[in-house]
Amino acid sequence: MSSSEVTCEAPSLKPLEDALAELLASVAPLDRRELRQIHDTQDCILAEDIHSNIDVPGFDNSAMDGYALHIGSEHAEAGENFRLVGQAFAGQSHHGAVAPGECIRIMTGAEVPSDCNAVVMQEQCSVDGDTIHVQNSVKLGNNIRLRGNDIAEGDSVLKQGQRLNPAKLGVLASLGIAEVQVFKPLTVALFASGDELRAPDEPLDPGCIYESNRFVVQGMLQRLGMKVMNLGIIKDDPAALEEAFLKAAATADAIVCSGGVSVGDADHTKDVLAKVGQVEMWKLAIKPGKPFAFGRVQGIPFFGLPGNPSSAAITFHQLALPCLCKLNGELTPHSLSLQLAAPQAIRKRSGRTDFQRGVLTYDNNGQLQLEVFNQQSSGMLSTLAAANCYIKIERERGDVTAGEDIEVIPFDRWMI
Ligand SMILES: Nc1nc2c(c(=O)[nH]1)N[C@H]1C(S)=C(S)[C@@H](COP(=O)(O)OP(=O)(O)OC[C@H]3O[C@@H](n4cnc5c(N)ncnc54)[C@H](O)[C@@H]3O)O[C@H]1N2
Ligand code: MOO
Repeated sequence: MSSSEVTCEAPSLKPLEDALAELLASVAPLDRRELRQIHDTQDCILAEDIHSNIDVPGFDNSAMDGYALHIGSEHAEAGENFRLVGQAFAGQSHHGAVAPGECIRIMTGAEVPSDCNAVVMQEQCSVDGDTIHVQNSVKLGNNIRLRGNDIAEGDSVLKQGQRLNPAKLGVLASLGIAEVQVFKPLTVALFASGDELRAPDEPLDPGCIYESNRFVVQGMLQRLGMKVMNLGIIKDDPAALEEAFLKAAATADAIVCSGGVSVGDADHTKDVLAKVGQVEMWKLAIKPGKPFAFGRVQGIPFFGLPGNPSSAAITFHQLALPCLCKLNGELTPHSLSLQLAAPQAIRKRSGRTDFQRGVLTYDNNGQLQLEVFNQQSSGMLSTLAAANCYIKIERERGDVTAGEDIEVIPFDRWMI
């Protein structure tokens, strides 16, 4: 094997955009659906398009507590009087005619009688027995919420692939839809490899560290609503890794492993992947996370995250997560991105797209203020935990001077 094949040097690194496009193209939604009661679908991915079978609101109704008027002309004049002939409450409509110059007492949400053409709020009226005196002029249509003005029958309301959130659940309920088709959540097998790794409740032997990558990745998977099959810590032993890979592939829809994807003598992940499956991608122009690997084990997508804690978290977030969402049937959401002036000089070597960590806040004058951490080591997790945004710096760019434009990407809710 030539030296260029065994190192992670820049010329052989795949640009991040190409890698992500290839990864997304190589996974197809699993398309496993289930019918669920909407109260049990928070954060589920909708597996059908939703059209409305009804108008919302279903009838013209009052936006105010007050009086529904039958104005006999273009508008009611300030000081005009109307004779009170009935009342309407939400759920209890008024039946009977309302002639020009007449009105009914009406509450917010009550049906506006077809004879009435405006509602005036009670604060703008004075009452004298059954005579209602309007203090200001009243326009036709005033304070009437028209049938179907929120959602009309036949409207396309929600799309397959959207993630259900509280407002979307409310919309479904407002349409009288009690159950919907959603995609069954993915099961993702997760493990960390490394002889030095210890669980947080284990004694720390000399030269060992507490394992953290599974907790970071599991946290994001849980927030995504996916099921995690946690296979624990696997030794740097090809046979143990092979067993874990095959066990994962037999049950899970995708496999995520951290560690052992670089070129060290104990880095077996990629060789084992090649033995029991295929390596389809390795070494990307991303910092941190260069030795990221992707492949398949018995057809199941395999994401090999670099072991360094920030590398594992960021490659999972930037590369594995979009693919898992696609497998899960979710439409790719757009992430927010801001162009800001660099607040300080930022060190950057050309050749990889950097995802530096920082904090975006407001200063005392309400202006956005960015802090880019000085420490950007991929071995550090504390700075990622303190951050709320990435500073994404393009592959070809070198050092950034203060004041130059940079891209700032606030963390989405999977990362923060
Ligand atoms: N000669 C070279 N060495 C390295 C290169 C290279 O190109 N040539 N690349 C470096 C880069 S960049 C990265 S990133 C790392 C990735 O290496 P591995 O994926 O093989 O990861 P490990 O060697 O297993 O571990 C790296 C580091 O992270 C710690 N670690 C591992 N797993 C966990 C975990 N689950 N929780 C917490 N910490 C973990 C591990 O102890 C090591 O310190 O390779 C560089 N080397
Ligand atoms: O690609 Mo590594 O994550 O820089 O240490």
